[in-house]
Order: sequence, then C-alpha cells, then structure tokens
Amino acid sequence: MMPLYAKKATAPLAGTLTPPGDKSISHRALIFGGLADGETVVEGLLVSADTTATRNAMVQLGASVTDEGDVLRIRGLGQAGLSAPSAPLDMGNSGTAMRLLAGVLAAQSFDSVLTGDASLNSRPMRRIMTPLAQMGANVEATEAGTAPLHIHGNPALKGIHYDSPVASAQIKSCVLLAGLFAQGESRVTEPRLSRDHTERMLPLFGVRMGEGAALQGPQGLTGAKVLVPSDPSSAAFLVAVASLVPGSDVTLRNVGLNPTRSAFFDAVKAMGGRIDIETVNDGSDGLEPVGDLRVRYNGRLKGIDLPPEWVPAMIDEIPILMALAATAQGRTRVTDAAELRVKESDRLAVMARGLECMGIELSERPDGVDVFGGEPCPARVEAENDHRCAMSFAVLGQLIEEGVLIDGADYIDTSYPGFSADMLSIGAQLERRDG
Ligand SMILES: O=C(O)C1=C[C@@H](OP(=O)(O)O)[C@@H](O)[C@H](O)C1
Ligand SMILES: C=C(OP(=O)(O)O)C(=O)O
Repeated sequence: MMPLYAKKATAPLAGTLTPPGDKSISHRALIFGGLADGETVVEGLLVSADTTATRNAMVQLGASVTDEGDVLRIRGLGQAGLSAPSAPLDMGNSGTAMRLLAGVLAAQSFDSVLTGDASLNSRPMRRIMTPLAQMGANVEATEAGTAPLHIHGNPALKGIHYDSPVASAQIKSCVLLAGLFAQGESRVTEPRLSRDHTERMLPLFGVRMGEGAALQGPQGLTGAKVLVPSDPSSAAFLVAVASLVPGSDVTLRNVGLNPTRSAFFDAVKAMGGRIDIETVNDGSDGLEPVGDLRVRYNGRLKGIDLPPEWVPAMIDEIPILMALAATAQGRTRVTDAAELRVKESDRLAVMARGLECMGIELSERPDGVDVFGGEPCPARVEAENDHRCAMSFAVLGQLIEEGVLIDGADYIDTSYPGFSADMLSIGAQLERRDG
C-alpha cells in the first residue's frame, strides 16, 4: 500500500463520533462465546484483522459464528466440544489472540499449532509457556521462545498460583482460560494490575471467580449477551488530535472507561488537556464502565513525568503519549515501560526514531524515554507495520504544514479499520499518497 500522508489541519476539528468496539473485549467475547454452552450474542464487536483472526480460529475449532447486522451470534461448543483443527491456526498480528488461545488449546485432547505474521512470530511466548508448563501443559516453541507454537493438548492440567513477573492481561488470561479446564484453583498475581476484562467477563458467562484473578476448575461457560464499548485505545488518537489542533471540540460516544484502561485520559488532563466525561455506566453493576468524552483544545500541553503506576493502564497509549509529548512544553518522562519493546514493534524505538526525524530531541533508555517538546517538522517516518505508531504519527501530522509521510502504515486495520474515515469526518487531513 502507499504511504500515509498526514498534514496540517486547516480548521479546528469538530464532530461527534463513536469509536470502534474494544479489541480486548471483542477477542474475549469470541473465545468465551465459542467455549460456552448455548448461544452468545455480541453487540458492538470490533471487526478488524486481529479480531477476525480470533473469529476464524474459533470457527476452525468448530464454533459457528454468524453476523446479523451489527449483532454477532456465536453458537458455542461447551466445555468438551472443541474439535481438532485441520490446519495451523493463523493469529496474524495479534498477541492477544495467540496467548489467550494457547491457554485454551493447552487443555484440549488434541494437538494444534498457533502461528502468526513476522511480527507476532518474533514476540516472546515463554511468558505463557512457563505457567502453562507448571500446569502440566506441553507447548513447544522455536529455540528463541517464539511462535509457531506446537501445542500437545493435555486434558489433565492442574491449577496453579502463578506470580507473574510482568503485569500482563495476556499472561493472566492465558492461565485463567487453561484454569477453566484444570483441576483445582488457578490464581494469578502480578506486579501491577493489568486490564481486568477477563475477570469481569467470565462471570457474565456463569463462571464463579475467586478474589482477584482466580477461579476453581473445571468450570464450564454458558452463553451470554456481551455489549462491547468503544475502545479507549482507539479513542485515544481522537482525544489526542482534538487536544492538539487549536479550537477543536470533539465528542466521543460510548467509550470504555475501565480504570485498568483509562490512564491515558488522566495523562492528557495532567498535561493540561480538557476532557469532560459524562458517565453512561459507572461499572457498579460489575460490567464495563462507559462514558461520553467531550474533548476541547485547551492551549499547548505541558510535559509531565508519567507516574510508573499508570503505565499498565495505558500500555498501548504510550506511542500516542510520545506524540503529544513531542509538541508539549518541556520534558515528558516515561519510565517502567520496557514492555513497549515487545509489542507489534519495539514501540519506544520506532516512536523515538520517527520523532527524531521530525527534529524532536529525546533520549531513550531501556525502560523508557525522555521527550523534549518542540515544533515537529516535515519528515518521512517509518511505522514498521505497527498500527499504533502509524496512527500516532498521523495525529502529529495534523500540526505540520508540509506534513509527514508515514511508511509501514498498512496495519492500522488490525485495530482501527475506520481510522482514516473517522479522522477525515472531524476535519483532519489524511490521505494515501505516492512516496
Ligand atoms: O489482554 C489484552 O487484550 C491485551 C493486553 C495487553 O498486552 P499485555 O498483556 O502483553 O500487556 C495489550 O498490550 C494488548 O493490546 C491487549
Ligand atoms: C499490543 C497490542 O495488541 P496485541 O498484543 O494483541 O498484538 C495492541 O493492540 O497495541
């Protein structure tokens, strides 16, 4: 595909829109629905390359999934109902799809293979192989600990208490999913709380959870109705662009505000941005908290020291935070964010190189970065097929008269297929253009 070209917005951005469905919740709805007895109905599912990989995998394992307008219906297979896939399961670009399904497949009575694209097949998988092995699973990876994963199913897993060295919802969910099939309790603790969608959603499917991330196995799921809110990680780009372009006033509807996901909005406010939130659901019913966000330009942002305890709750928003930091007054410091180096790309490095091309001063450390805000200048940058880096550069381009040309921007569809359309609808300047 041609590079993406983003250039200075000619007028304040304005409008109201509903960002796409939450990717994390959509993956879980597809997997849990496929495992459940009976029918699951999903409203607001994200349809993107990543979630399509999960959907296809569930179908290869025997589930039936049908679309009815905006509603998705999954006829689940029940606890013992999955069948052996006749080919490797291709998870594309999606770490979540691979790591969550590995937990399910480790406990089956058949063997399976999980693979992905070049990015996914270079991401670390020992982080799930270690706890799965402790449960009695047999998963083989390459010598580097990467996919393809050859999973020799073992229906006689045993529950464990896993004290994860990393705050990771993918590790936590992998263990809990395997735990649904295992004998005894499975419990995961982590250095900081990662997104808790699995813990919130399993009870919807009739699973009895223990305190925190814990459950007693074996337990089956029953079909449920899932309402998927808009993805705060996708909304983040719109919040950012409205906070950067003078005079902007943009409203985002139905955005997920789970506290384990919403720290980016706090960071924007700490930088001086203006976000007014109208609560739609405060989450006291145990479901996902949701609200409408009105974002208004509020002057030039200022740099902050990002509190390290906020990082897990905005783990996918660090690239767009770095883009904001590039134009803010003063220094922004990010620490305790080494996880960024093992996402779809080394996000700290890809963002740092791109911002440097735009003339921004910064210094990188193994676990973070200092960005010294300035005036980004026209440049050609490389997003290395990382959707979030590509969208972050496109947001920053809205401040640059002669624009920024973004190579490696073809993977935006993994999380936000409507990104360009949504940006254009509020007045941003974006197009595909010949290099
Ligand atoms: O569980 C999930 O849905 C996700 C967890 C996070 O990954 P880690 O668990 O590796 O932190 C996040 O980066 C990813 O986009 C989605
Ligand atoms: C890290 C991400 O996703 P995943 O780990 O599922 O590939 C992301 O969407 O930013």
